[in-house]
Amino acid sequence: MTVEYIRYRVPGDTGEFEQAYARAARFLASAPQCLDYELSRCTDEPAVHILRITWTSAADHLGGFRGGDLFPGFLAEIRPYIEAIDEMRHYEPTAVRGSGGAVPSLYDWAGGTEAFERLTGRFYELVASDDLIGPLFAHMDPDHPRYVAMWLSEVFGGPARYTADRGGYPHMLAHHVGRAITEPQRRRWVSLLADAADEVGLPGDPEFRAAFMGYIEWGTRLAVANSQPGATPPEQAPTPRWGWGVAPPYQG
Ligand code: HEM
Repeated sequence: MTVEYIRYRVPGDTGEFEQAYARAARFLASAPQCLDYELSRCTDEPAVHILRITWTSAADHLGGFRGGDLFPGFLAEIRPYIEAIDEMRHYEPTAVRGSGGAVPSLYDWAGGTEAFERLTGRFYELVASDDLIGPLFAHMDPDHPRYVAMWLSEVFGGPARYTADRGGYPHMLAHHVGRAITEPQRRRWVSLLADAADEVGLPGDPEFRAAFMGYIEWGTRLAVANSQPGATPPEQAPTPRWGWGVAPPYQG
């Protein structure tokens, strides 16, 4: 992945420039080499604009897009502004990135560790009396609900305690490998967790629940795949971090 920044100092009518880019953007939207793009106008100096385009790679940009069918149409729209370019370069993203405090984590939104412990406490009560998946957990550690709450807390943006104190992803994985979890068992697991979420009063707003259940759907499908005989899941991986996705928190 590479990020291209193009900085313009547009003489004259910047409205026309932005309209030209709105038309040119449809070529970026169709380009398989383009991950996303964004044109920003400088608030201090409105003639200055920065276009950011994330490409799958510099080679894909220079060879694939520039050498491909879409480039002539793109260039035709923005050709009048080539002279207005101050800088046009590729940048490599670094590890310094993240989201700021303006967006609460799913962990905070849910109510923190205490909320996840309430959830898993009730969940494993429901599991224990379930004929389909209860037997799988017949010999579980009494602290199992707390460990799964630690895992979920970390995944949803809370402290990384499962990784620090409990062995992280490899330890979680080892508990699933070889168990040959079936699809009906997975469905029951999901369904009982959703019941527990309602019973213990986890936030029920559409945005939270969509993100929460999105992870649960993803995680349980991986658990099934990784538990099959002969499966070869990665032995090392970071604990996943799950965010809000396309529906950010609704704050009124
Ligand atoms: C999002 C989905 C899932 C998550 C986040 C999850 C999480 C975990 C974690 C963190 C552990 C290890 C706890 C520890 O450190 O001791 C564990 C163990 C286990 N999981 Fe899952 N799991 C998921 C799905 C499933 C499913 C679908 C099943 C089966 C229907 C399942 C069955 C088990 C079993 C049987 C154990 C071992 C219990 C024992 O100690 O005896 N898991 N799970």
